[in-house]
Amino acid sequence: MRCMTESEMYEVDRKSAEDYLLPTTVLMENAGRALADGLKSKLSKEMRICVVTGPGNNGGDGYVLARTLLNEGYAVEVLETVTEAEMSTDEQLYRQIYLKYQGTLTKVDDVDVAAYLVDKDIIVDALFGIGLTGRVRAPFDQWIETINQSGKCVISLDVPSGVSSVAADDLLAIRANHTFIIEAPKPSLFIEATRPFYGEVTVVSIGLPKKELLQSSLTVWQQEDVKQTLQKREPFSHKGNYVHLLVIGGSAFMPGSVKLTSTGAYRTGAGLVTVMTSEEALPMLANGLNEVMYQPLEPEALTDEALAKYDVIACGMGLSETAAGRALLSRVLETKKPLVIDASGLNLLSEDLSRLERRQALTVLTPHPKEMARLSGLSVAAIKRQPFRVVADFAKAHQVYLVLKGAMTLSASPSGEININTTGNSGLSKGGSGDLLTGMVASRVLSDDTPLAGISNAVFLHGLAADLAVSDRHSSYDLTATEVSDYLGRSFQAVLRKNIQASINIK
Ligand SMILES: NC(=O)C1=CN([C@@H]2O[C@H](COP(=O)(O)OP(=O)(O)OC[C@H]3O[C@@H](n4cnc5c(N)ncnc54)[C@H](OP(=O)(O)O)[C@@H]3O)[C@@H](O)[C@H]2O)[C@H](O)CC1
Ligand SMILES: [K+]
Repeated sequence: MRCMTESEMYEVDRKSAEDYLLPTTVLMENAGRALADGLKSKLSKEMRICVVTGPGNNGGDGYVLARTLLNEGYAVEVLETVTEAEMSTDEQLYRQIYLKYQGTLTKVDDVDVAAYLVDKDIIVDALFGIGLTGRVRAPFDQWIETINQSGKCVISLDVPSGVSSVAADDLLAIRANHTFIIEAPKPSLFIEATRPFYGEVTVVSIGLPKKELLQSSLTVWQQEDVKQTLQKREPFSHKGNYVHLLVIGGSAFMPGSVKLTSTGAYRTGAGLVTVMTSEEALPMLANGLNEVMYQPLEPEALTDEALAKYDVIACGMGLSETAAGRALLSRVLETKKPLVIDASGLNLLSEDLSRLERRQALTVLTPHPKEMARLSGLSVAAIKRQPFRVVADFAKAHQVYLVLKGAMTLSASPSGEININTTGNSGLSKGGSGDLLTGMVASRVLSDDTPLAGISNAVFLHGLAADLAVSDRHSSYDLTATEVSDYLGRSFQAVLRKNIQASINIK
């Protein structure tokens, strides 16, 4: 499923009107009806429904929805917040049609809005859609506050009014119980500050040309995408047909990190895993990791000749941030091997990013927001406010694949394409989760249809394993990364055998 920015959506609208000759009024009729159809699952004929309309086409959708429900015998009325002259042209038309169907209209200026809402069961928010810019201005702000304070069930059309393309610091928006989204979710659905305003979500189609929707560079990565892009394992294959991963990291006080990375790699399909780690860490690792081979941690051993047998390197987990660690990362960056960098490796890399420009092979960076802050020089707050832009800009500027980890992990390609992940839960907010993921990413990045697909598959399966663990015998409190790795088998089974996600799975 695609995710679309507001400007991309307007571009599809323009094309469907100009190139496909679809009148904008037809789209609004389709939108209002599709939204009404979606909403009906929440309604009964006994409920009193109030549609609050604003000045733009979102309000127009509201009039179509109100008329559709009225015509089917629902108790619906409209509360309008602007005069007819202040409405968009299409909205004016659908207001008139609503009146022809003998719909009831109330103007905000004629009532005490809080008192008017008291006997309503459902409030439909058709105040603003994707056309809102900046913070909601007066006098609309007071009605948003009144609706939020009403305690009623609030359903938003397309987006919760007030959630604009750029998340403002002092955001004022409708807190919806449920949002019916038109055609494709907008980035604000996946941003920490704006996600809570949406409530539950349902995506409805209004007949926009699919070909145009597919032009978006943002994709919500789902089960069908994993199924389609995951490399098949052939019956006559041998370990040499799958990646040989070299894991570099671990230290006396952090031996478990590379253990998790190696397990993640094997459990995600790698053919061979070799760990290069400090001698102090070795005894702790060898005990319990039967499938792994070992090498001492020495930069001089990283010659192109010695590395020829490896397909990909994962570096940085549990690596000590000392002169030795620094020298090691520098050497690894100079190699011509595909490389995944995580944890301490990212901190050491932040000291001099120009080394990325000199790389001659694929590079994947897997930062959490704090590591991203070090890499980009931006604050964590700035990254969280606009993660899509930050991720795309950085990936393009440094020509890397970038995985910004979080509740909605974003994976970006060097061309700025972004895949959004919706699996996973707060049980992953623990030490070790990232180490496990790095091994999984390294195992898939060269194996699936494209590097971005491989990375996104790893992120999806990692989150799904945590979801399955929590729905089985764990909770997000007790879950550990080792247990997540134990559920990777179930995660693959679920993806390969069942349809686990009919629509987007958003916490
Ligand atoms: N393809 C589709 O997705 C379709 C979606 N539809 C629906 O249309 C809306 C988008 O409609 P649009 O008219 O472009 O925008 P809005 O309804 O969100 O509102 C625009 C009005 O809001 C005013 N505005 C803007 N910012 C503010 C603010 N901060 N405070 C107060 N008022 C604001 C703006 O006035 P300006 O003077 O600023 O221009 C406009 O009056 C989409 O979300 C869907 O619901 C179509 O129905 C079908 C196709
Ligand atoms: K809305």
